Amino acid sequence: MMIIKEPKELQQELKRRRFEAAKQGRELTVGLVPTMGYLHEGHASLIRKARANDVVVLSIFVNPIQFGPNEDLDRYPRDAARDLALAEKECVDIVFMPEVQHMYPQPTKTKIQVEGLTSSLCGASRPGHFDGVTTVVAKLFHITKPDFAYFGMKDAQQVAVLSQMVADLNMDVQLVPCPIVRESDGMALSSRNVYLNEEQRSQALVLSASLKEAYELVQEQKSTTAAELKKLLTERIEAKPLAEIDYVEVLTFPELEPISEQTRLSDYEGDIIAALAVKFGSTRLIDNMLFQKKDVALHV
Ligand SMILES: Nc1ncnc2c1ncn2[C@@H]1O[C@H](COP(=O)(O)OP(=O)(O)OP(=O)(O)O)[C@@H](O)[C@H]1O
Ligand SMILES: CC(C)(CO)[C@@H](O)C(=O)[O-]
Ligand code: BAL
Repeated sequence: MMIIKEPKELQQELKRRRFEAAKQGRELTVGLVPTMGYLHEGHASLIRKARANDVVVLSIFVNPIQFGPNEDLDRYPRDAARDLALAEKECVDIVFMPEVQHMYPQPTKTKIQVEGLTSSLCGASRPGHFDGVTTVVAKLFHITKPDFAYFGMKDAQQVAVLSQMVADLNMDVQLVPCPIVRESDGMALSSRNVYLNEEQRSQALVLSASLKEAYELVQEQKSTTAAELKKLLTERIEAKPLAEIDYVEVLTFPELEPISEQTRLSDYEGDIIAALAVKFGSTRLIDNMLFQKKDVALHV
């Protein structure tokens, strides 16, 4: 497994590998898994999907420009040694772990902004966040030129925003959305779970539990409306004294448009997402459930 810090070095290494393959009449496919490190089973699931490619590139970079001034950039969990061990175990070919000065030798004057999709949910609570995400992911795409790039549906809005960017800018990469990996008790894996104390962790289970209940309700009662779903989720979360709701939304996916409160989920022609962001102490967690047409949940 190679470890590379300099963007230029990664570009040259991939060029070299593609050239060697072409000499043998082969075309290399490259799979990219972008992460911020402190790896867990959710990241491992993306890496395993990416193994369908000839070369798996895992990027580990805590991207400063996607954090707001009062967010957790400084205390974001980091453990390079553990990350490298997991990457090795999962047969990653190249780990790209640049320092901030490698990715941003000077403050970037170029930013990519996806309109509309970034104005709700996490985009509303974290102004500028998605500009930071799209800009760094575009840089990673330019450095790596991946055929496929793997993203978790835990960050469903991120998937919607990046898909729009790829389509709008004719980027020659296929995004692969991957299902949410959960603990056995339902909790969505997240690097930030490490911030939670025992009581917060226990109460945070309400996120996945209420989404599961919402899913079951839609299965049982085809007449369930968006408003009823939102009410159920809000009530369950509000019952937890440590929970502070940032948002509880029921929107179309991937357009992220509001649907009328009285719309029955079973009547809507496209996919619908129930998305949550809730703070426990200073830790903000997100989770979601996608309802596909005919009330089939994709990402339980
Ligand atoms: N539980 C999970 N299941 C599937 N994919 C996941 C999961 N958690 C994170 N990912 C995906 O891994 C990629 C890298 O995410 P990131 O490094 O921010 O991890 P994270 O656990 O989401 O961290 P954070 O706690 O900062 O939200 C993203 O595409 C993200 O959606
Ligand atoms: C895609 C990403 C690696 C960009 O920094 C980040 O937003 C994340 O970890 O989801
Ligand atoms: N996975 C999302 C990255 C962030 O919260 O900044």
